[in-house]
Amino acid sequence: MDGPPAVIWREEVERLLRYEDLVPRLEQALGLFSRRDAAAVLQPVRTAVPLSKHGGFFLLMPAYMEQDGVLCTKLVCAYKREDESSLPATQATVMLLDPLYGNVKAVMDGEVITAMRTAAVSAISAKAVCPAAPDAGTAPPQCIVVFNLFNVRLLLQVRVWSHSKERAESFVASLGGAASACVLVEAAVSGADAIVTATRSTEPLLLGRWVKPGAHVAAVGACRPDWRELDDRLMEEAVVYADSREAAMVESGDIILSGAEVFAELGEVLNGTKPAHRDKTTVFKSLGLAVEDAVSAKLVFDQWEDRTSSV
Ligand SMILES: NC(=O)C1=CN([C@@H]2O[C@H](COP(=O)(O)OP(=O)(O)OC[C@H]3O[C@@H](n4cnc5c(N)ncnc54)[C@H](O)[C@@H]3O)[C@@H](O)[C@H]2O)C=CC1
Ligand SMILES: O=C(O)C1=NCCCC1
Repeated sequence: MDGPPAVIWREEVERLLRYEDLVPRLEQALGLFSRRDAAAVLQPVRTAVPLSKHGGFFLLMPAYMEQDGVLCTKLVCAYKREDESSLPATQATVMLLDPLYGNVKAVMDGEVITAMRTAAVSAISAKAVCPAAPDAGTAPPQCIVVFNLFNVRLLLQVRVWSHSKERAESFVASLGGAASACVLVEAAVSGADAIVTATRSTEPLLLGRWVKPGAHVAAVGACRPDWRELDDRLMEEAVVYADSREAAMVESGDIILSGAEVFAELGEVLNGTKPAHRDKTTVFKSLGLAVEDAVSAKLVFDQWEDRTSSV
């Protein structure tokens, strides 16, 4: 219990966190969360503190998994960043605590954890409700981890759009020709079986008339009640899933402003208590859950302990 917390930073988190460990743990955690069993997962809707002067917001994301002995919180600062500054738009730090004594066991980089668990949950949503191995269009170049995950597991063809043409082209170049850059969103998504939006857009940029009937959309951005990525037509025509109903009704502009109903949580589909409408157009509204960070941080810490103790 005594002694300072371990500090596990970016490079080490990247080395220790693996998708083959992460994906099954996230599927299990999402299912436990949707059971609303307090002994399994306690996760209030996160607290958001506006940083109005800086065009951002501060998120406090606690989660407690009593049965697994995991107590975790993530601190996030996310910014609109109208300029294309070099500063990341999302800065996150994860703290893992010992629930018995309350001491901090580890402080770790949250950016890698956030990027990997967000992409993994998007891929889990596609696996859960997509009709088949999709031929997808990925929106902006911030989907590096999404590309790696989808491309390895699901996708045969990837198209990328960004509102910065240069960023789209540099991202595609970094993938060694395994994707193509599109100048227009419509070209990137036309005919796609799976689409990921992960932008800082605050207005709809994916229109329902462009989306092939039966496609799956994993909407990662627009996590504020007045931000949008998807238009009303898409929200009306799709079966809408979310990671958390409560969070969606507080944070998702796409759901709140369109009046769309959340048909089910992804965890309910994984539990088998709600159907996957694979034959219909589906939207998975991803907001990001603290329990996703908790299981990610536990995986990192356990790997770190194993390696440290064996030295
Ligand atoms: N659902 C979840 O679990 C998570 C969601 N997010 C959200 O996902 C979004 C992307 O996050 P990051 O990749 O960290 O941000 P980022 O800033 O690294 O990338 C966002 C992309 O959006 C583009 N962009 C900026 N303004 C735009 C506009 N008006 N229209 C279209 N594209 C625009 C930027 O050029 C950039 O390519 C943010 O809205 C963030 O809040 C971030 C982390 C987790
Ligand atoms: O889950 C997260 O982490 C985030 N969700 C949306 C805003 C940025 C961080």
